[in-house]
This record gives sequence, C-alpha cells and structure tokens, in this order.
Amino acid sequence: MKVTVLGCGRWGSFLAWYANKIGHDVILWGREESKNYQRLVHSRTNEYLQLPQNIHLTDRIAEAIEFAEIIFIAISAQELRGFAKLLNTMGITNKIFVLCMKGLEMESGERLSQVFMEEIKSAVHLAIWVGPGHVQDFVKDIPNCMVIDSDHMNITQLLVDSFGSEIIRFYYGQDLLGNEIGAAAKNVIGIAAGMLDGLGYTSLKGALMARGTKEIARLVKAMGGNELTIYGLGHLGDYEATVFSNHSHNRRFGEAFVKKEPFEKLAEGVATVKALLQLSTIYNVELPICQAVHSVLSEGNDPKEQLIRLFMRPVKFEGI
Ligand SMILES: NC(=O)C1=CN([C@@H]2O[C@H](COP(=O)(O)OP(=O)(O)OC[C@H]3O[C@@H](n4cnc5c(N)ncnc54)[C@H](OP(=O)(O)O)[C@@H]3O)[C@@H](O)[C@H]2O)C=CC1
Ligand SMILES: O=C(CO)COP(=O)(O)O
Repeated sequence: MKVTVLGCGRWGSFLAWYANKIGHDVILWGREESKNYQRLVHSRTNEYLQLPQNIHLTDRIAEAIEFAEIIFIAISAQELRGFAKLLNTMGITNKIFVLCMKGLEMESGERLSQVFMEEIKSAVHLAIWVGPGHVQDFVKDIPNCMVIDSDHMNITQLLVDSFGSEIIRFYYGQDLLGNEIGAAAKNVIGIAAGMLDGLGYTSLKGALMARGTKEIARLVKAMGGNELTIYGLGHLGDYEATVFSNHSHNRRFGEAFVKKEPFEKLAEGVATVKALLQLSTIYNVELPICQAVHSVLSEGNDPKEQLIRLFMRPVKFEGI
C-alpha cells in the first residue's frame, strides 16, 4: 500500500519508519525550511531513529498528497487548522486522512477531527490513531497496543488490518469523541504528573490516575461520548507512556516547569488545558485537575499549593 506521512518530527518520522518496516511504500513530507527535514535529508537520522533509503523524503506537498490514498498527519495540534486550509486547496478527494496527534484546538475547544473537517470541503475519510507508544521503544521492537477510531467501521477496519504488526496491536475504536478527548487530555494529566515528580510528590500519581480518569470520563459523558472510553487505550492506557514515562514530553515539561528549568520540546498539554477549560464551561463539568494545571501554568500560582489543595479538597465520596 502507498502511504504518505505529513510532518517529520518525532512522531511523523516514526510513522514513516514503521509503515516502511511493515511493508508499505512510503513518502515522508517535511517543510523545506524545517531543521527536522533537513537533518533527515542529509543524514537520514534524527535523535530517535534511522530512516531506510527506500523511504522517499520530499518537501513538495503536492507530490506527497498525490502519491498515496492513505495520509497520516503528525504535526502540532494547534497548527492543524492552517494546515488543513492548505490541504483544501489541493486535489484531495477520496483520500483517507489519519490524524496521529493528541490535542484540542486551544481557542475553540474543538476536537481535531472537527477542526479538520471544517476546513476540508471535499469528500475525504478521516480517522485517528492514538494510544500509548514511544518511538524509543518501538524502534527496539518493544510492543504496545494502540487504537484507531473513525466514524466508519469499514475505514477503522481497513486501517487496523493494514497497519497492525507484532509491535503494534491495534484495537478498533468505537467512540471517536471519547478517544479524541481522552488522547488530548492525557497530556494535561501528564503535565500534572511531571509537576508532582518535580515537587517530590510522586506518591500522589496513583491518586492522580484515579481522579484524572474520573474527571475526564465526566466530561466525555457530558459531551455525549462513552465515559468508559476513558478507561481504554486512548486515555488510561496511555498513562504508562505519559504519567509514568521518562520519554514523555508532557511529563518532562511539567517537571521542568516546577523546577524552573527550560524544556524545548512540544508538550501538547499546555494548549490543550485551555481548550479543556472551555469545554468545562460549555458542558458545565468541573475539571479540578485541569483547573489546577492551568492556574499554575497561566496564572502564576504556586504549584505545590495548588496540587496539595487539589488532593486535600473537602472529603467526598470516591464515586463522584
Ligand atoms: N503515541 C502517539 O500516538 C504519539 C503521538 N504524538 C503526537 O504527534 C504530534 C506531533 O508530536 P511530535 O512529533 O512529538 O512533535 P515534533 O515537534 O517533534 O514535530 C512536530 C512537527 O510538526 C511540524 N509542523 C508544525 N507546524 C506545522 C505547520 N504549520 N505545517 C506543517 N508542519 C508543521 C513541525 O515542523 P518543523 O519540522 O518544520 O518544525 C514538526 O516536524 C503531537 O500531537 C503528539 O501528541 C507524539 C508522540 C507519540
Ligand atoms: O503520546 C505519547 C505517548 O503515547 C507521547 O507523549 P508525550 O508527547 O508526552 O511525549
């Protein structure tokens, strides 16, 4: 099968490497001025992997789009709307786009599938690929389980059947809304986890895990999704790779933030927490953990005070 990957950062370069490894014919696209792209062109390596010679690299978007019927996108979530506007100017009818990103639009609170479909005016199929997985593990053949979801089971099945392997076992998603919210929100819980680590309160990550899932499940239910999705791979299943992982950029960002250290990599949860607070207002659902993360990141409140207050809130029944 022919596959195009748009975005050549950490995850995009992995998707190209992986699709090639399991036998697909792959083009990887990056922006001409991108340092990530230039490095791949010159050395075929980045800090995570080495790209085989038979993966074609291009900075010509028209060539990349034309090449394949299945197109993965792995860019920063906040850039998706502008990027979709660009794609919409190209001939993209009958393609299957797979959003391999975890975020919500900061200003609107919209899910990425909503953002994408608002901008694409032609008939395309859309799916998402989320769940736990780090490049550093996959390139060593360390397996994981992930989830593909879409509004059409035949598309979900086609993708699962075409991209599953011994290192990635896919599950068929059945709740696009729940999986998108869950995948985005786990990055915010990851930032909270990093803050706890940085403050020396790693012991509270169990409580974070229990209360984080409850909080996000409440939101998903209010939005019309299935609250149980939050206990699946897209959210709870991703805590191992985020809340508890040294590879996680979101967790590391949270830790660096409270230690007042710089951290340059993309931490999607920083923008997503603002989107979640919009949803909290729209759907009238209390999101105390998201609120605490936001108050530390954007309102300058003391992390220790906020996190301690969060877990020492008035006694309540655990089911709530
Ligand atoms: N298990 C999973 O499902 C994983 C999912 N992810 C998700 O993948 C997404 C990307 O993360 P990651 O790869 O770590 O991030 P990186 O910062 O490594 O890569 C982001 C890429 O997006 C590109 N980009 C940014 N803005 C634009 C734009 N306007 N037009 C085109 N390209 C653009 C960047 O281009 P440039 O090179 O020019 O800077 C860069 O190549 C995130 O949403 C993240 O949550 C990440 C890891 C694992
Ligand atoms: O989504 C991921 C792992 O499943 C990657 O998480 P980070 O972006 O926090 O590194």
